[in-house]
Parts: sequence; structure tokens; C-alpha cells
Amino acid sequence: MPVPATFAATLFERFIVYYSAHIADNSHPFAGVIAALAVLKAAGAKLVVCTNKPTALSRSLLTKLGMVDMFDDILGIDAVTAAKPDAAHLIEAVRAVGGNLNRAIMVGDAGPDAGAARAAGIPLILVDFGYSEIPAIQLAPDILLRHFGDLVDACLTLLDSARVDSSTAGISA
Ligand SMILES: O=C(O)COP(=O)(O)O
Repeated sequence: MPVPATFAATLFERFIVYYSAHIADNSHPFAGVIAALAVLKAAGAKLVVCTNKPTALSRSLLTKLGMVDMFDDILGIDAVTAAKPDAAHLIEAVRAVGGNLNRAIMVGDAGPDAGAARAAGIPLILVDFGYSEIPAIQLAPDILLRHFGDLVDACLTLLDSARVDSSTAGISA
């Protein structure tokens, strides 16, 4: 039996209150992610969070995990004109930090991440240890990551192949 919309809204509000109070109770950074992001940041990469969480909750989580300062910005579902899997979320996130869409890479774990990357024409790295109803491999990422220790190499591989693609396009033109 469907739940009436007003009741569903009440339940959702209660969930958000509870979730806000317990957002990092059982959360911790995946192994290797902080080191990998630090290398990318030191190399000049802009790091932006593109999440379907409300921005404030994402900021709260990342603050509690000691990671908030790693990111140039956080764009949650309330900060964009259309959420993942819409391309707009990713495009607006890249623009918000002054990034270059031709050099952007999406790193995610689930269908909305894959959909946004494909819609925006941005290369896609998916981890195979995230929270996804569909196994990440079935979402056909350009690179499937088994450990964040491989993230920097994966980014370099994608950036190199983007350079080869554009020079090839230049030759055929
Ligand atoms: O976990 C969520 O609330 C949303 O997931 P996302 O951050 O991958 O968009």
C-alpha cells in the first residue's frame, strides 16, 4: 500500500534529523583516499564534491571525517539546477571551482555518478567498494578502482588518453 505523500514527507524529515545527529557515527575515510586526494591537490587539481546529499550534510560529514579542507567546494542536491544523474550537477560543480570540463574526471560509486559523467561527457572512475544497487562494473566505468591507492594513476591514465584523443581529433580534422 503506498504511503501518503504527507506521511512520507514527515518520515523523511524525521530521518534527516536523525541522520544529521548521527552522520559520522559509523563512517570513516576509505583506506588510501586522504593520501590520494592530497597528492592530486598538491599537483594542482581542483577537488569538488558532487553529491545528492544536501550540501550541509555533506559538509558536516566531511568535517567530522577531517576531510572538508581537502575540497575546493561541495555542491549538494540543493546547490545545483538538476541533480545527478543530470549532467548539470557535474558541469556546475566543475565550473564552481574554476575547473576545466575537458580535464575533469568523475570519481564515484553508483548509477547517478555514472549517469552524470556520461551525460556530461566526462571520464568515469568508479570504485567497486561503494554503495551501489548495481555492481560498479556493470556501469561500465573507464576505470574500475579496487583501492584508492590506485586513484592517482587512474587519473593520470585518463588525462593521458584525453590528450591522445584530442591530438588524434586534431590530426583527422
Ligand atoms: O549518500 C548520499 O546521500 C548520496 O550519495 P552521493 O554522495 O554519492 O550522491
